[in-house]
Amino acid sequence: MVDVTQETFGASMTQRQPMVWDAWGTADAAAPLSEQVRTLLAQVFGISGESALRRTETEVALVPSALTDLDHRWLTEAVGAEHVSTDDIDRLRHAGGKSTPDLLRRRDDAPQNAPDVIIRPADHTQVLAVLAYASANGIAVVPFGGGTSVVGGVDPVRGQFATVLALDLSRLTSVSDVDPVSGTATLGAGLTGPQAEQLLGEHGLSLGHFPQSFEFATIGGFAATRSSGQASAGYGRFDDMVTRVVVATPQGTLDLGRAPASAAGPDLRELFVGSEGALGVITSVTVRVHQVPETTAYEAWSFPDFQTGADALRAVVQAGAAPTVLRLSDEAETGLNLARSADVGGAPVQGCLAITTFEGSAAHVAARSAEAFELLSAAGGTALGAAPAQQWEHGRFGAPYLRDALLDVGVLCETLETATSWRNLANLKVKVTGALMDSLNSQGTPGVVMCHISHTYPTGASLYFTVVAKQLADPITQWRAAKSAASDAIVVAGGTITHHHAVGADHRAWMGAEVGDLGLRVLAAVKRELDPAGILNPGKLLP
Ligand SMILES: Cc1cc2nc3c(=O)[nH]c(=O)nc-3n(C[C@H](O)[C@H](O)[C@H](O)COP(=O)(O)OP(=O)(O)OC[C@H]3O[C@@H](n4cnc5c(N)ncnc54)[C@H](O)[C@@H]3O)c2cc1C
Repeated sequence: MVDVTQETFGASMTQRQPMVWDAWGTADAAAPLSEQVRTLLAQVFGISGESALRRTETEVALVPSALTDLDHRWLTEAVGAEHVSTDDIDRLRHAGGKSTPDLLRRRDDAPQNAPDVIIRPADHTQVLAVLAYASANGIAVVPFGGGTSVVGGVDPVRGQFATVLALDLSRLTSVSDVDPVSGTATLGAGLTGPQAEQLLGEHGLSLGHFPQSFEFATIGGFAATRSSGQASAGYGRFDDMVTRVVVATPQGTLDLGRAPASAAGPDLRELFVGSEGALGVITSVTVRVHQVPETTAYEAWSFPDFQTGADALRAVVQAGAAPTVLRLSDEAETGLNLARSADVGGAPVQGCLAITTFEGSAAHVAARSAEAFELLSAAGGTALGAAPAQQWEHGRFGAPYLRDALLDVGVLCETLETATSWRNLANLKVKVTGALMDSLNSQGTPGVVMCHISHTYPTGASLYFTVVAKQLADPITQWRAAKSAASDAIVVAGGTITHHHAVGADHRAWMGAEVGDLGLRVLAAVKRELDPAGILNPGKLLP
């Protein structure tokens, strides 16, 4: 077993890049729209195609910090003056997540809501101390990982409290107990996806968790939201990878998960996977890791229609042919080349595009890809070769930049997701698409609704929708109406209110439909026990 501490890696670890305050990612990676796409958008949505001017960080007014001198002094002593910040730019960068309403809200002229102070604790002990102080002194605490939430999970909601602090976990970057024999490693909650892969890579290991937000989201955030990455068909969701969590709460520490499996009652570890900062702060996560794959095989497929493609994916998953990536775009998404963001607006593509990749040893990859090839061919697929799948992989982190460019020219663009059984998949897709279309039509802004199967299981799959329409003068209200209609439709059609984006503030109203009144009361009772003052992430997860 190799035990590696944070200090060992301090110098070599990839530095975390702060994201632009009002958009996705970093400014140098922004992707303005081509002339061709602008023209297309102007034709379809009747917009001018001109980009709106955006404000710089220093031009934005913030609601003043409500932090008292007394609290400031205590926090400074607890974590060190350089790790307590009331700087306006820092506050602005912690003012919310990265959903489309978040980004639109930042364009508002009114003073922006922001946390009163940012605290960057060094370790679990400091997190515990801050939580105990906040609980005793009535300060709301918003655990902040990468800030990539798309459900309002890091909104600086103060609830009944005068002060709200953002607990930025970016200094929790330790790696320890790297154990290639058991295939596990313990990762600090603040490590981003690339940092974790880099540090594990130094041991020839990989986590294999690649959500689209991979570059900026963190290990703690993945666990707290039950994240699901693009290679989930091969490596599972993040919750499948968690073997142990260490959690700080206002009432003390929980260290959960001591064996690969256990019959010692209900699995309390599961309480914190998906707890969204409302029950405690995850300070480290022990995860299942695997050897860096020896080889990757790629194959893209075309299916005549979505149902044929969905049936084909189901055949592959249920046979256990185990691709690493397995996804299927519907006709609308395929037609717009959305699966390959670099080609958006290019020549339309017919049918439904599916992507498969296979990672592992050469022999294992060969066996699984051959089996999947037979199954997908037999189910009506036409093999397109490796290139489209490699292009998808190459551009897979690019789509969020496209959203920013669309918002700039007055086009609303947002996504939502759900999951259901294979039997109910087509019904759910029709109902959600219909609800979105009806809402946008009734607002006078007919939209384009695209969908793909993003994650597959033997018993069902997730559906990921992308919606594009002309923005109204109040695009947040416009989107909230469409999203609300879609959420109602999801519940009625038997889907889950969220497959991997989590509940946050945005899905709270549908949690009762998801777990029932008794389920809500059980969660509230657990929260009361761990967080009696109710300081942890008010207004999130629980109604
Ligand atoms: C462009 C884009 C693409 C995305 N793609 C995907 C995707 O492919 N798959 C997917 O699953 N999600 C995706 N997301 C959603 C988001 O990235 C995930 O929910 C991610 O897991 C959040 O991680 P984070 O570190 O950014 O957490 P944050 O956004 O900082 O926090 C999310 C929630 O977790 C809580 N939290 C954070 N850290 C901790 C901690 N250590 N302890 C306790 N609570 C904590 C916060 O309080 C908040 O409630 C995407 C988001 C965007 C903007």
